[in-house]
Amino acid sequence: MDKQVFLETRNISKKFNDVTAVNQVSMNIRLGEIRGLIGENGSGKSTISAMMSGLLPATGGDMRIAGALYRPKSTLDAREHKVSMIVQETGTIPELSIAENMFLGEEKRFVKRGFVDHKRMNQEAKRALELIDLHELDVTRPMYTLGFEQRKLIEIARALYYDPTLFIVDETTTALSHEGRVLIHQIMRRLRDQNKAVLFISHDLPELMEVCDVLTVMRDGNLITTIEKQDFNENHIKQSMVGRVIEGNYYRTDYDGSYGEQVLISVNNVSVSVLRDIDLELHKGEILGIGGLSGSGMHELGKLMYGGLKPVQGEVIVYEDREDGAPAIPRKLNSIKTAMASRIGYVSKDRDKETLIMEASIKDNLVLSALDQLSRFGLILPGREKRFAAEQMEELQIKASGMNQKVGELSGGNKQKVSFGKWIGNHSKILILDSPTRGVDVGVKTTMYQLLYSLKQEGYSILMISEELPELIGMSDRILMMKDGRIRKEFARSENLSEAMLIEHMI
Ligand SMILES: Nc1ncnc2c1ncn2[C@@H]1O[C@H](COP(=O)(O)OP(=O)(O)OP(=O)(O)O)[C@@H](O)[C@H]1O
Repeated sequence: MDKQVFLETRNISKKFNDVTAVNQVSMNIRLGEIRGLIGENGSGKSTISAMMSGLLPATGGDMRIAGALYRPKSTLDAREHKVSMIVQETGTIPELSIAENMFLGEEKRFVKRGFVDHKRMNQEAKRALELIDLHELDVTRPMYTLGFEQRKLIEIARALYYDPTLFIVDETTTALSHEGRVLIHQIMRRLRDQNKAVLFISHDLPELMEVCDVLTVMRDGNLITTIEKQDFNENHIKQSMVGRVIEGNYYRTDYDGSYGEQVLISVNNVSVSVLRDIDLELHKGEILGIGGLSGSGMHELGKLMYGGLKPVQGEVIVYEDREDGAPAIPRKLNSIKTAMASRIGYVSKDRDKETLIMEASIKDNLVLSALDQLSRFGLILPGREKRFAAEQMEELQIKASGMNQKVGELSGGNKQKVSFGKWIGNHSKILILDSPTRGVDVGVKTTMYQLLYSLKQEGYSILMISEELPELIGMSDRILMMKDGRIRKEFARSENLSEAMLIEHMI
């Protein structure tokens, strides 16, 4: 039996000045179906879902729900038409409580004699969280006290609370840990089984192929093809995405796993936040992979090694590598200032809040960490600045209207490239990279991996924190698996290393 169409787009388009982000796309989103949307960074996936969910108005074409014209003026309006979306990065206000965030713009539902009835609001928020099995969380806690993953879960609960008929998930799973992903897959399947519709945007092709019933591929704002589950074929889908044949393996191919003897950072018996008795050494020319579940302390370890957490017990020492061969100078690493002075670069998992300045241009974001290289006697040389930004944009294939475009206007994957390029280009000798390839499409991932490998060969030291086990296995000289704030197991680079072997020490 043919499935019923819920939302239909007819030649829908979106232009931002001269950029056509979405070009005359017609698609039917059907009930009882999980629809996947895939395409390279900047291909228009977020823009089309933003039009469906009332975040952006279309500049051409139209949309219909159950046959009637649908032109949502806001996300609230979309919600009233039973369309809800979870966006790539968290859209919450840090100072407000969980409950207040959950009902932002909807406070009138709780007004009693002219005042917001917070007690009732809190009860409803609690009920919403219980829908996704979050029973323990205190809904009066301010949002800033929550970690990235928890904030994401709150958004999921908020979207589901309104009982959407179309639930749109934009690149959320890359922000989630393994458990978070399992949870959201369950939610999507449950909705499909209740004859609702799901639109799922992701760069993880195996994940899309597993979860979705049908997959639509976009390229440069155009709809290229729509494929039903029985016809899924990984190579064919990749080719439709990029418009050319792409090679399978993008990790390094050697199993050497050797690195320099010189230690550049030494973490000695450190406890702080969730971290317990951490001992590790990062060597010159080493890619050290860190794996675990999101609550394992892996992200805190990244912060610690960038001076963002002050040890309560133990110490972190950074050894300044001297080009002239003289003995390295040890320094206690207990502030971001020391980290920067010691030429340590850090890509945070929380890119939009901790790494980038949304209102500033691509150029300014890229050059920020490289200012001393680009200046002379304290003066910034504009020519050098431009050349530097242009080089970074080309190397990482940053898709934008130019280097003066605001970072806030870029697609998610292109933002990630800027946050990566910012440190890679400034010759930081030590790179602390937390989930560096998050939300980046296959083509650019290959470039990033090649870049990391050549940096290693040039003697750079890289700490790569990742929730993607194939990436850890594919790129690291050594892997440390973390669980409950402690390092549980060390693996050397080997051809025989499997995901199952790592998982055993993370769960
Ligand atoms: N507010 C804006 N102003 C100008 N250009 C924009 C704006 N928002 C998006 N764009 C441009 O529209 C194009 C499509 O972006 P979109 O975010 O839809 O891509 P995407 O497929 O979701 O990419 P990603 O996989 O990186 O998330 C990009 O070239 C982007 O730079």
